[in-house]
Amino acid sequence: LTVDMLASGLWKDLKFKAYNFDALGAPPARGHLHPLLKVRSEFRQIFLEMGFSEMPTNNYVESSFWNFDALYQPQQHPARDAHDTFFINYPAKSTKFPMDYLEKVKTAHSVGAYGSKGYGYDWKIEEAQKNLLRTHTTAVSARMLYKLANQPGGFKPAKYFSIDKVFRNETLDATHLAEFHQVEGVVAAVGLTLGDLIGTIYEFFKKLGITQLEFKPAYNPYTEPSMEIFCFHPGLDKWIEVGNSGLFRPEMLLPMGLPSNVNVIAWGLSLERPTMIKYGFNNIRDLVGPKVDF
Ligand SMILES: COC[C@@H]1[C@H](c2ccc(C#Cc3ccccc3)cc2)[C@@H]2CN(C(=O)Nc3ccc(OC4CC4)cc3)C[C@@H](O)[C@@H](O)CN12
Repeated sequence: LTVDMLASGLWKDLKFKAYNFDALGAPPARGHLHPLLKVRSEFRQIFLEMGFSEMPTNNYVESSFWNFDALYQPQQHPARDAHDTFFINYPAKSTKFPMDYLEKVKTAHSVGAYGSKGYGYDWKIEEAQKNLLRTHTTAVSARMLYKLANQPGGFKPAKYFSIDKVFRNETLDATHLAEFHQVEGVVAAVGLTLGDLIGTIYEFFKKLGITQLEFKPAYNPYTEPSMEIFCFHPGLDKWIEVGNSGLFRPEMLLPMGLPSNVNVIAWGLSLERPTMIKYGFNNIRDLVGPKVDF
């Protein structure tokens, strides 16, 4: 039945089938939750079940001090140059830091402290003041650990997590963009060991249905020992890298004022990789960004 048939009166000579009042209407178009946000909720639920508290990550702009220096990452480290990091022009620098803590960080990096000989370079505050887009949420972990060490009543054990955007000035490809979401877990307590780190990672991935894990020695400037985490992914029927982990170094923890018998274990992964696998995306652009065909 068309407008022309109605207007011309043609409809009078046509036979129509009986109207089916029980026919289901076409499903109306509706909104959808974004796959990344669905996986973020799953990870958040897992951390909450494990007794972790979410860190405040609502600051994409960070100082080099908290993003690198507080993590004992030396000022000449390649990750700190503009090829890997997005530095901010305005406001170009941060100037407000806990000065007694800053002095301890300077000493740890330059002449060394707490039994470590340091890196032996001339640490410059101007380098630490440079603002950037955070390259990892470990910068937030550093802020939280400093607060934990200096809170009224002193240190108490804690379990923190973060799931938020980080930015790296990297070559883009089908699985890497200049920004991605980092997932990070941190546990601070007296006498934690590498076994506690491995056990916690097993618990975390078990809740994702992953039980076959392998750990490979690795290097991070801020953790010692460090381990890359691999899992046998039943869906992909192969071993894949699922993250990185380690115990934060004393050269990072002691300048904060944490008691020397406190250890901090931590691990990290991304949100995009598990989401791409779960929903079968091969190109990360199908997951984020405008739907355009280049
Ligand atoms: C520049 O890229 C870094 C990112 C991202 C990453 C790597 C390390 C950390 C970290 C850390 C850390 C270490 C010590 C202390 C604190 C934090 C965080 C994110 C993923 C980490 N990766 C990653 O997420 N892989 C991954 C994770 C989960 C998954 O599926 C779930 C099991 C069901 C499948 C894959 C490994 C690779 O994708 C890697 O190529 C890319 N990595």
